[in-house]
Amino acid sequence: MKQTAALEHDLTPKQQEAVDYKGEHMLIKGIAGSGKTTVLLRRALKIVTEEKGTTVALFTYNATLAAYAKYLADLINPNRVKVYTFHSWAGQVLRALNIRTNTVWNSMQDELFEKALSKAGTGSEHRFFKQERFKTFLKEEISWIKGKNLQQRDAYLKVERIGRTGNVRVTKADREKIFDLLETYQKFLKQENKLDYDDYAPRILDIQAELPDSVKIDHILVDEAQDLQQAQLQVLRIAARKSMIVAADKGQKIYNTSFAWRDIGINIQGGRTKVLQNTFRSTRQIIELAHSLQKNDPIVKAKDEDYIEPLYPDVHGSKPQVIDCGKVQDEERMLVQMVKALRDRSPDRTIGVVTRWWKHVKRMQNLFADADILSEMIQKQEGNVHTPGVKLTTLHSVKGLEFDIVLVVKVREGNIPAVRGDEDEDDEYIAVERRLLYVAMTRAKHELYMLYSGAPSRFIEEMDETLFSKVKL
Ligand SMILES: Nc1ncnc2c1ncn2[C@@H]1O[C@H](COP(=O)(O)OP(=O)(O)OP(=O)(O)O)[C@@H](O)[C@H]1O
Repeated sequence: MKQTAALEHDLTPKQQEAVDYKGEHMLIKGIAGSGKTTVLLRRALKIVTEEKGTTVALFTYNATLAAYAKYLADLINPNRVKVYTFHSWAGQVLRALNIRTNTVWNSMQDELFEKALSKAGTGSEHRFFKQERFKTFLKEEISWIKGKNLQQRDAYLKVERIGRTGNVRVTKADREKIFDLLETYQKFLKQENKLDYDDYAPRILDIQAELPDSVKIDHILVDEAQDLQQAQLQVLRIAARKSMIVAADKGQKIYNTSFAWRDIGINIQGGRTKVLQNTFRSTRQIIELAHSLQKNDPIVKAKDEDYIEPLYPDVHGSKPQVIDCGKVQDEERMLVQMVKALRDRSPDRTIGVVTRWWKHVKRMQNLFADADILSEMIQKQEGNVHTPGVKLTTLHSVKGLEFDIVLVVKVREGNIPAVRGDEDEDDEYIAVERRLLYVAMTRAKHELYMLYSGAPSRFIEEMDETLFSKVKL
């Protein structure tokens, strides 16, 4: 019965209002654990119950969250509520339109990018082509341009680069060079008969007037919309026949996207925006600590209109712990001991172990296996978040999920924030790294532990130290 809890508990009046809303567009803004996914699923349930023959789809931002939501959606009605990531659906659309979907893998994309950099930079003394440290910036800029569907040079030269206010100053002449690079990269992709993932939405927008009715969906629900690109949301808006409802939390934004709702063509003025401020997932102690970290986020400091202040929950639990393990080997030993003890104490609970990189996840899985601890990796369709036991995943993949107990490991400098390697550690980069930790912390329902060895993450230093217990091995 535990699994169906999300579909059965009473809703607050605010949540119920969002479920019952009758209009074409709605934005649900809410903090971590405020019930955004729950409201979307309940709305799906209501639609399939009340409207015979209509189609409903929930879009989540990655495959891991899609698997999590599909599990819940199948409890509603496996045939009526579809769950997609943008790319899983857009790939089907492109194939239905006979548009190639041979997509480059990371390594090939890097290779083509390097080739384009060298070709576009031939004979140029421009710093972008001469200095290694701009590579990550240039890749992100190209992804941003495609995400905004800026296909014409002129449009890019004129656009306000919202969300791209990093340390790299970009003049008009610099933009010309960036666009040269983009065009060269696109030419190389075409020669290989490939596209990259950022091309899916612009390709569909190219033929939007001819989008066949067969690929459209009556009601589209979008979760974690803050991390979708503008072009992707525009495509979904066009594909929605009757309604498009989006849920978003800017405080959890971990990707390089920027858009205004009006650019997407959805009207969220006045009563079309519902705000959820109560949080149901975690104890007060967890939310207070996570919020003390979040207070350092530039969007909080700037009083961004899309930021929602949490209301602390009444449910209390133990104080989160921050454990200084000394050396790396000691951290791993401590982790194994703790996970074993927690599992033996609470065999019916989900225990999420979250770390930065997949290589760490794999290493931990081996350590657990050596200690006879059964663990599951949560990645895309792999693993089940809803069943008790030890689950391993990364800071990026944990978004949208939840566990009874969470251990965030290797919370040290160099790891979170990760070293970027191109000296461009601007405020936005650090803000995203901070949000990754905030997201991981707010996955915990009852207990939260953070472990580190070596120098603690600067984010631990940012938290209010009265809100966690310090443990030193
Ligand atoms: N009204 C409610 N009463 C009790 N529990 C609730 C209520 N609303 C939501 N929950 C529970 O709170 C938890 C968080 O809900 P949900 O995942 O929908 O939040 P969310 O806003 O999507 O979170 P996030 O943005 O952090 O992923 C879930 O376990 C859900 O079942």
